[in-house]
Amino acid sequence: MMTEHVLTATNIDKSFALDDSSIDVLRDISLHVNPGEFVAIMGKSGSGKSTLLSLLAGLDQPTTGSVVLNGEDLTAMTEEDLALKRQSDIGFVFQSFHLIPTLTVQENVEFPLSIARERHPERVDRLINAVELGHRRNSFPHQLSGGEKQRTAIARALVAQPKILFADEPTGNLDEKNASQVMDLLLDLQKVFNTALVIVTHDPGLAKMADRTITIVDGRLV
Ligand SMILES: Nc1ncnc2c1ncn2[C@@H]1O[C@H](COP(=O)(O)OP(=O)(O)OP(=O)(O)O)[C@@H](O)[C@H]1O
Repeated sequence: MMTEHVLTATNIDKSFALDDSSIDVLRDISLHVNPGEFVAIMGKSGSGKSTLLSLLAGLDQPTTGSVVLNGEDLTAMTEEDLALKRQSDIGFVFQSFHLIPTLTVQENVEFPLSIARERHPERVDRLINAVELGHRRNSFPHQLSGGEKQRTAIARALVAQPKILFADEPTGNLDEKNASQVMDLLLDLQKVFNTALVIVTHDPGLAKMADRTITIVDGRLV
């Protein structure tokens, strides 16, 4: 039986315009991610990891090439459709958390559902408890530690039950203890929900836990 990939990127190039020249950041990248698979993206600073992750997650568009997620070509979608898709089918966790400061933990977790005009109170509860923030559900982001913020962001990223979760250095702003708690949690939830996980990391220890590691050198896969 042929397995359907959750994500397929084909011949991606990305350049950015700089004044009167342009800079080629990614060249001819093709890759796929299987359902439930954990893929780590590694490479030196400036090699293009974050740029690649943004393209795979539909946060930005490649200059050429295609990104197909759950059978839909993100590069052929309007910005409006893409925005909806990001709320419903794609989870994203950033190094710097990106929580909404005026919303509580619970409201942040509910946010992707509210955009889709859905309510799943039991799922929200289950996720808030899974990230061990039941006692902090009414706190605002500025009242939380870094680890608590990132745990909130993980619950939010999973609340719409996406088939794939992207994380850009999710433990980069955390101390060792919080980093390992956040990673353990992410891996537990990945298994529970059978979510594919694509993580950009500098941490070889974290990459070791991955099913597969992809390395970028100067914008190319090696
Ligand atoms: N919007 C942009 N405009 C111009 N250049 C950009 C833009 N975004 C990224 N770049 C350039 O693309 C290259 C790759 O950046 P990217 O952030 O993807 O690297 P990275 O591998 O994630 O690095 P780090 O590990 O330091 O976060 C860098 O040279 C960066 O300056």
